[in-house]
Amino acid sequence: MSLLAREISVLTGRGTGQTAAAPLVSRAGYLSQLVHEALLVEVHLTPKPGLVDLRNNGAHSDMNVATFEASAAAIAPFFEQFFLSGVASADMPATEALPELRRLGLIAEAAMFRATDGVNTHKGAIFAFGLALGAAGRLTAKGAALETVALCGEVAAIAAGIVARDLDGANRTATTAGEYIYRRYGIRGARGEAESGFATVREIGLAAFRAARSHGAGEERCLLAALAALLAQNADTNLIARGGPEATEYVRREAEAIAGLGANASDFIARLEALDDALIARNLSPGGTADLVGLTWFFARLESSGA
Ligand SMILES: CC(C)(COP(=O)(O)OP(=O)(O)OC[C@H]1O[C@@H](n2cnc3c(N)ncnc32)[C@H](O[C@H]2O[C@H](COP(=O)(O)OP(=O)(O)OP(=O)(O)O)[C@@H](O)[C@H]2O)[C@@H]1O)[C@@H](O)C(=O)NCCC(=O)NCCS
Ligand SMILES: Nc1ncnc2[nH]cnc12
Repeated sequence: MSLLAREISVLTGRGTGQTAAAPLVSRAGYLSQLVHEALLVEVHLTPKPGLVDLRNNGAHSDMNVATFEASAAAIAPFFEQFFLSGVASADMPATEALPELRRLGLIAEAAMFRATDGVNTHKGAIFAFGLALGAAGRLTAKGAALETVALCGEVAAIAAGIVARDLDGANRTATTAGEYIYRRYGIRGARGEAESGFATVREIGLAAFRAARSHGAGEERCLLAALAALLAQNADTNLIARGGPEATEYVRREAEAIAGLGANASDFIARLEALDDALIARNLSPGGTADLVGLTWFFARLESSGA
């Protein structure tokens, strides 16, 4: 029996035979590979306005595609641990699963920073996908299928109250961009997205992806359609940290027009490239929205796999 299988059967107390743990082990491996692939699909998607891709490094002087590939490889092993932690927490109330996920998340962040020489490539992605895999572990242990609505509902249950707990302490000084932006503008960022059960991913990203697919677009165009729709709607704290709320308004206006063209439009790519050049000139980068594109791809692929 593999180490992971043994760990799962010990943690869950479910049978010791390979057959008892095998489904958990295979699902843990499948999902962690899917997250790794989602991180690579996202960074390779091109053109992404202001972001690192195969066209340029966006509004970043400290990272490129190779930085993201090294970061993804460094954090990929943690996603099995997030899943396993969810399995082990299946009999606890959902919010009690968060502390162990956060402990693993901080170790994964340290691995990311070691792999990138201190550059923040995937902090938000570790948080989002860590919650998603923890939720998947909990559902799997309960024998539930990993349907998008159920999985996002479990994420919302784990993250319930996180914004108030993390950000509402009036006397605390803000130590991160997200905390400062919440205090200043009430924008909830990655925490709010998680607490909503990835509502922006489901209602904007996946909706645009499926609409483009129904019009015959290939996967890359579907993802770019999702990107345009997300840029038009997402309250991205990276954008706000660099350019204030007016930066978000500018990006939303431009992205709305591009999304309205439709992914098969002859000038769709050219308009995204023009917005890329404009955001680079303004030193604006919607890093949070990039994570939501990765999550969109992850859920779309999971739906098609029938896991
Ligand atoms: C809850 C945490 C995310 C804490 O982070 P923070 O307090 O900073 O909160 P936010 O700023 O709200 O979010 C941080 C990152 O989350 C992404 N993000 C931003 N807005 C959204 C949104 N609306 N929806 C979803 N996700 C969002 C974003 O991450 C991505 O961008 C980063 C790379 O871009 P870049 O511009 O380079 O970012 P910086 O280097 O910071 O800026 P510059 O200096 O270059 O200008 C990268 O992180 C992407 O992933 C935000 O950056 C969570 O991290 C946390 O609590 N961590 C502790 C451990 C833990 O809980 N881990 C896992 C638990 S399962
Ligand atoms: N491709 C990308 N470029 C810049 N920031 C990001 N954060 C996540 N993905 C990113």
